Amino acid sequence: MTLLQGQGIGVVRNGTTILQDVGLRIAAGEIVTIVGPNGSGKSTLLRVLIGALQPDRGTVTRQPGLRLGYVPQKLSIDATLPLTARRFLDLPDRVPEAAARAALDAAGVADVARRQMADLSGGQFQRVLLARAILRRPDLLILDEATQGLDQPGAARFYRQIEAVRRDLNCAVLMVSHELHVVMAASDRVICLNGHICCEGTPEVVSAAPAYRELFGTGTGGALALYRHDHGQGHSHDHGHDHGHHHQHHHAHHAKTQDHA
Ligand SMILES: Nc1ncnc2c1ncn2[C@@H]1O[C@H](COP(=O)(O)OP(=O)(O)OP(=O)(O)O)[C@@H](O)[C@H]1O
Repeated sequence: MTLLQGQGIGVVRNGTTILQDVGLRIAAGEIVTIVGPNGSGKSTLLRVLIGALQPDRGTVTRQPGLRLGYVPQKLSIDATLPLTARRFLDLPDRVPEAAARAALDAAGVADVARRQMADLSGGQFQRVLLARAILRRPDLLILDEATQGLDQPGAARFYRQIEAVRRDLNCAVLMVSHELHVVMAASDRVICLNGHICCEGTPEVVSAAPAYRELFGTGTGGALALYRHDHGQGHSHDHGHDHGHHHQHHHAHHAKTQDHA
């Protein structure tokens, strides 16, 4: 089932082409990551997909009634403003206590409800933003560089939380990142963007693709393997293909895991 589809998306600003003929489809339950160098149009594409920006060309189709949850890149809150994490969840609309507690719990920050937003660590803060997105019970959770400012282990933990949220809510996830090695391993499918789509597929396929290597070099392969190793501990499978959906991009990955089995 397709939740969201973009076709032939083009964006031009001040005579410069920012996005050209970008097409993508997000199916229910999958985790898709958009990677690309700085200025490659990742944020612009997300803004087009959530409907915040009208593209110059192309169309975006959302499933009727689709619920979107959005976690921004960052959000600044005045350090002098007294605002607890719990009260932050009440913005803009008050939410029932049980729902707030469940959302904080699902985001992995059950213990910060009474803490001031300004005092939270970067990782805790992003998880509160995640809790706020979860409150809407999204079909599709969209994250724009949500781990900016976190160190690599912090980012890896955050992405694992995202995988847990995906399992809990049974939602699809679309995220943007340039932390390739960390995020790619958590994804079912990776789209490599540089104004246009350079390549796409499973993390293994993309990290081996010449277009990807040209953009990012070959150094990330080892880090991907490292993360996978670490990530696999305590799990009997790689990264949760247990949500019962399959599509063509999975073939290469399945072939690979079967080789190991
Ligand atoms: N409103 C605008 N007017 C002119 N140029 C713009 C506008 N919005 C974005 N751009 C340019 O478009 C390009 C893509 O920007 P975008 O923020 O989408 O990239 P990104 O891949 O998200 O980058 P980063 O990884 O640095 O966040 C950049 O060169 C940016 O300067």
